[in-house]
Amino acid sequence: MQSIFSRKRTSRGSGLSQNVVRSKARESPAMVQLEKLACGGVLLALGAHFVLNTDRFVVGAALIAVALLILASGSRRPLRLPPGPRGIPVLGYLPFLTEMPHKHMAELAQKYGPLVHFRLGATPAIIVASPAMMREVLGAQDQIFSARPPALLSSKYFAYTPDELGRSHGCTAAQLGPYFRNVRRLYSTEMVSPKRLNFFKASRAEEMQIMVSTIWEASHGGRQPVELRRFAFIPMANNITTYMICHKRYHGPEQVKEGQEVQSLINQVTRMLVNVSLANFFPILRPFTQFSTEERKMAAVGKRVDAYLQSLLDEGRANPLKDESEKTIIDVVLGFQRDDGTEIDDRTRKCLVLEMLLAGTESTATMVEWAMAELLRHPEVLKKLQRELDVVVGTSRFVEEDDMPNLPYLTAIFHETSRLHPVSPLLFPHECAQATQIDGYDIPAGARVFLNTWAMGRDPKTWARPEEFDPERFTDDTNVDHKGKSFKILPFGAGRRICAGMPLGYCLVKLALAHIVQSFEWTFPEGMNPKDISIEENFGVALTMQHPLRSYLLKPRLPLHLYARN
Ligand code: HEM
Repeated sequence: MQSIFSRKRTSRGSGLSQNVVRSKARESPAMVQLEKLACGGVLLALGAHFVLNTDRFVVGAALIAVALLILASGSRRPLRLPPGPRGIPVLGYLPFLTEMPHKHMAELAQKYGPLVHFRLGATPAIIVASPAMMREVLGAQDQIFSARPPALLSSKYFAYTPDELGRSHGCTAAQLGPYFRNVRRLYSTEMVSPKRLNFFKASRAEEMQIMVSTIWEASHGGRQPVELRRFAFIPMANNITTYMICHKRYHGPEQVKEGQEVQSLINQVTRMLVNVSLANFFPILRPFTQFSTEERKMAAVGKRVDAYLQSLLDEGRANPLKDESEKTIIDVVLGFQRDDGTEIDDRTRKCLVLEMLLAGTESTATMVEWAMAELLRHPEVLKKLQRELDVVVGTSRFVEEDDMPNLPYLTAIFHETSRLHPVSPLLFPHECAQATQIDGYDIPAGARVFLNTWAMGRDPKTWARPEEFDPERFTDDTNVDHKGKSFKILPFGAGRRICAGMPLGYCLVKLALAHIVQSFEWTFPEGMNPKDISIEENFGVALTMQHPLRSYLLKPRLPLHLYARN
């Protein structure tokens, strides 16, 4: 995945000339106006001189005509940009962005309003931070704001950035256009279609049961704390994803060695993807960074990732699966054709698989961890969910996917977790593809767009007691859903760029949460206050918990045979 801090343009698919985007982005209205006046004035004087004082009448007339044209265009009204901080010359506001940019940008929105303008180096940037503005940007003007900004330095190695012809690979970095439509169709009709998800339903149920057994075993019968994300949530999400991709489960007794290697690669890529390098803002530095240790490391990891992904494609080619219900994502990408009947290339296939691997694991595990942390901090909410599960499912079997429509309180908890702890607080980076207006303000072409869902979720103008975790606020509000139609919460974004894996992510988070809440009584050692659980954040590829959540004391709630590994 891309970080919010990215620089190099990834595709030419937006339909706008890059030069146009660039030059407009650098426009400083006052300077441009002055330059035009000066230039027009000089040409006019020169033209008048030729007409009045020489016999070169035609040259003079031509100069006067050009001067008038320049002056006419110079009389365009100056841009009316949204309010915002000024920053410093050259760097703009770049030096002031903290390690927690979502929080800092939320403060800017509190100060300047829900639409803020600032500069990142030479690039104009805007923050969007209210449901009304989000509706405008991701709803009414979605086509304009669905461009992706130039890719991050590290994506050269991990996201298979555009080739010499400017063709994109994968989904995240692609610009709108026929290629993007094809890839999104691949996702919706094949990779995470209802039919495909149905084929893998049994494997999801199995992994959920393994997750419960793992927690039970690792906690030595509920007596010892277990780091939940590392030992339970990541393995669950990762196994489900890799089983879909290639029928392999890397966590567990089967592919131990290969599993460790793959997990270590994923961890390294995830770490490197957030790398914020100056060269991402100032391309002029790029040739010098190519030889930096950091970039050499990325190149080495990128090579290993590529070799691993290529081996999956080669294995898939050697063992083609005929039965539709047995098909893996590797089979799907190997068989995929564009609308015009042409095949995609291996570079694209590898990028699509890598994106699914990264997105499927990290976001899902992170959201389950946040939800569980809030439930432990709010025992009354946890109890209420257990009561709902007991009534709907009972205590003799595990909760199943078919139970989900009957668990409205679980859905309310999903929404409330998305409001307070969005996994991608600024969504992924968007860019404004052409100059436009929002709420009477001019938004320049090429502006970097920060969609601050974190700020929106904590805005006292929208929410009563915004800092409080209270799922009740969603129990009666049937207008809000995870698909972002109301623009009040946007766990997966909205519009053309909405998360391509949403059906899978949504299903996994709710299923995992329901399993662990149903399976255990979660209690604390003497003297520990539930609110001692820290909800400090760590900003990275996903907004994770700074202090990993651990279980404390567990008691089984279901028949003991359900906790045994099969
Ligand atoms: C709970 C889990 C998940 C959450 C919270 C989540 C959230 C998001 C968000 C916020 C975006 C950015 C939308 C934007 O740019 O405006 C996104 C994009 C994306 N997600 Fe997810 N995601 C999850 C799971 C998944 C899974 C399981 C997959 C793959 C199967 C996936 C694949 C993608 C892809 C490919 C994109 C880029 C879409 C595009 O650029 O058109 N995500 N996701």
